[in-house]
Amino acid sequence: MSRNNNINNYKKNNNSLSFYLYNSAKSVIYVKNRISLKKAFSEIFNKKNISEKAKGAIKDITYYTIRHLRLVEMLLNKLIKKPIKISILKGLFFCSLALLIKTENRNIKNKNNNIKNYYKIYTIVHQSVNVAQFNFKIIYAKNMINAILRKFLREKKEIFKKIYNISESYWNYPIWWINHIKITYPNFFQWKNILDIGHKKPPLTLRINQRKTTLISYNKLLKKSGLETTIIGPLAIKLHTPISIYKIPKFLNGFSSIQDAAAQLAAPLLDIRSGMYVLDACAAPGGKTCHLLEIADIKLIAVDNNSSRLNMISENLKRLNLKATLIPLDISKINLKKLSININKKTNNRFKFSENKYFDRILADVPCTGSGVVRRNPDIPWLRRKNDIKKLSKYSYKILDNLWKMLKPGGKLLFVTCSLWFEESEEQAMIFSKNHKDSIRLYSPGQLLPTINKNQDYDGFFYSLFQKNKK
Ligand SMILES: C[S@@+](CC[C@H](N)C(=O)[O-])C[C@H]1O[C@@H](n2cnc3c(N)ncnc32)[C@H](O)[C@@H]1O
Repeated sequence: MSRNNNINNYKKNNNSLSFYLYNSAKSVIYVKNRISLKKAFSEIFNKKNISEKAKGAIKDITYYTIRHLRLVEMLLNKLIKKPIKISILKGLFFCSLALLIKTENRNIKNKNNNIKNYYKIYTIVHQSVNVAQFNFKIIYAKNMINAILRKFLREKKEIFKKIYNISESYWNYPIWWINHIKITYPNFFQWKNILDIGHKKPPLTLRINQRKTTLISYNKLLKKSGLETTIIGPLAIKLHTPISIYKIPKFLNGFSSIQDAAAQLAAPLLDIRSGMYVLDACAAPGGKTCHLLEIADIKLIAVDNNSSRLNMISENLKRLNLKATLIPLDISKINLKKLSININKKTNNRFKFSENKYFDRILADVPCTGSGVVRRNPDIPWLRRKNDIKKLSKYSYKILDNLWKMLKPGGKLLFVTCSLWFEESEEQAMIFSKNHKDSIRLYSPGQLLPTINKNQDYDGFFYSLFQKNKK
């Protein structure tokens, strides 16, 4: 067969390991260039006609590699003499080494296991070489790939010994991230647990829709459908094995939504009652918006500065048969004196934020570094820089400050982040209290650390609830 035919077959056969490796390598390089995996996958999967099976495999390899990124980087450095300049080749080495480690670990743990989703060692090496075979840019490196991966297999014990006690390769986070976790949570068990959980696969947690079902009856329905579940919150059910939403009973009929158990605390904390005006200020994709609407018949305005993300709220509202007014708006920049919003198209009922001090309740789920949700987004530590913490804190403070002006006297504002950093969360809450003499800080859970045990499984979140003094 000619080389051209080979290339065409390779491009068509998007279910080969070399195809998965090539696209995983590309995704990992996105992250190395500080572009999120979400963006990477959307660009890579949009361009080509890639099967669902291939998408799943590419995601699996990519996530596994990102969770071992510093380790594979250090391994590669020990294996090569000169630095590799071509990024796709570097990405390929990262992914191939990660897959080899995955298979080796699995073999050590359970020698006789029928290995599912794991590749044989020689397949990984062979398919890695194949990636170069069919890519002009790195075809020259065919033999080198073979040699280096085999060198790794021969010398892995000695190489591991050299790098395993280095904090970065042991924990697989950037060094500033590890140090900042240790400084923020000096208790050994706390910082170790946070770093450990960041590399665990997240659970699929459902929030049941209390307008349509109850926790007990929906849990029974799930079990009857053969799903293993655990109840982990007042409305939260964890599925032991994540499945597609299309396979979750009555999901498309709005009986449940996907939402982490700690994120499910937000809506109840706001203590809403029917008839209230509620502003969900940084609302997309609408997890908390929908939860609020499931609790009471409120008039809800959901705002986000990202219009395409606002569309995600519309989809969720539609599935759950709920209604809200959606408005694209940058809360950090609004001029309250000029701002008026049409809240009822039929009656043309408008209100001006500054005049009416309108809202009974405000949810401020502000943008943050996302350090509490790393297990769901393992790229986060590699995308962020340390000074992002300060920048984002300043930005979200501006949002909080503007929102406070829109709250009725006696009204409540809930400040939420999915961060573990003190600077973004408790420190902002303290500054806010100090600068707003008309605020009272009410009880709320404060900082929740990511937790996994038998009956609890949730991400890291921060909650702080404020009430405005009645004049
Ligand atoms: C943590 S996410 C919100 C998650 C959402 N509350 C939920 O539960 O599904 C933060 C959101 O704030 C939005 N955002 C960022 N800056 C904003 C701004 N200046 N004004 C309004 N929304 C903003 C982002 O687009 C993002 O959708």
